[in-house]
Amino acid sequence: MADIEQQHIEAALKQYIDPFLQGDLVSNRCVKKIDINGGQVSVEVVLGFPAEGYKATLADALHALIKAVAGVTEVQLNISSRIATHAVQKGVKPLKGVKNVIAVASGKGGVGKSTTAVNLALALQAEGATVALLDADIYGPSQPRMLGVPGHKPESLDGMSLEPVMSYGLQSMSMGYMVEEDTPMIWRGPMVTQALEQLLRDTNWREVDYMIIDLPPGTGDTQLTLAQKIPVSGAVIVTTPQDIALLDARKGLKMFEKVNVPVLGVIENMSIHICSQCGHEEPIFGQGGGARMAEEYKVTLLGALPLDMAIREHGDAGHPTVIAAPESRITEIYRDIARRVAAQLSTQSKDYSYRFPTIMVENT
Ligand SMILES: Nc1ncnc2c1ncn2[C@@H]1O[C@H](COP(=O)(O)OP(=O)(O)OP(=O)(O)O)[C@@H](O)[C@H]1O
Repeated sequence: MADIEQQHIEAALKQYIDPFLQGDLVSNRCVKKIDINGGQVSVEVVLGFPAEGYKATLADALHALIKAVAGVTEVQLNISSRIATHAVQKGVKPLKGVKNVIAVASGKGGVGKSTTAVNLALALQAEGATVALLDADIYGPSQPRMLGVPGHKPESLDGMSLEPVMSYGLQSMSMGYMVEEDTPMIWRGPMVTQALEQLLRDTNWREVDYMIIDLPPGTGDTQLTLAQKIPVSGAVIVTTPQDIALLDARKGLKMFEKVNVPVLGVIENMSIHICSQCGHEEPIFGQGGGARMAEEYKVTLLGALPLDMAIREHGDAGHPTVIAAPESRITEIYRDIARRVAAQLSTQSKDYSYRFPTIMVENT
């Protein structure tokens, strides 16, 4: 029998189209090593995104494909994740202790941006990443309540910098920790961005793979300045299927285009209502809006969440769905979205700056 060659194994692996990368693992440089020893084949796969909830499915699929190659008697697979640091806007300094920042934005208020942001952060963590959440929704910081730590005050160990507030394993910071909940905050444009930048840079973030930023709703000057000044590697836009919300969401896409931040995709929230009594599905706010927008603007539809009372109840009670109902269908959707967000980011250009030593040129 002819010997098994590397290219036979590569061809077999290429047949598997990863649903999160939307491409095969060989072309996406996730296959790091192929060892062939007689009929024994061992393959090392390193994904650029966290995938605790997906590794077993992936292993089964790859195993079957390799096993089908003529001459293969034994397959050994080693699948792991390594999260790289990705490039941010030119001229913006990356954050200490944070590999990647992902901004979550919406064209208008009330579409469920904050709820989606916290569940996305917790879902990335469930997939195996170290995650932080910055609540930049300065007009209505809701993350302290959703994380179950309202009224909590961040500690300072040195009187200069702040320790992130820990909740469910997430590192978080919010203007909501600094002021009383019922204190009206009257912010003017430059004050907002300055205060937020300071909060962001003065916090001791610890080995964070992904920081999720819950931006204020809308696409005005404040949002534009934040998108310009905060070092962001990618953005996610939350929308409801209503046409008007979609029009606003398109403005969000344009805003990130303007500041050269790649849009990783769109999340459609409240996309369908499932009747808790009879299970009937009803598209209350219209159908397929997110998919239409994704197609028109050539961005990925990252996923769609139903309008479900449990999502609101869990958030209000201070334990978001990913924590309150980890085995539920909704958590599965959030984790699926989290993997897709991280996988889309992994295909963006990396930040190689840390690899190069500073070169000093001495004039003699
Ligand atoms: N998929 C969903 N199903 C049911 N309720 C939801 C869903 N998503 C969000 N909600 C609820 O909708 C309300 C608004 O959500 P949220 O505060 O996350 O929106 P937002 O876009 O961040 O709003 P704002 O613009 O005020 O910051 C909340 O009560 C939340 O619990």
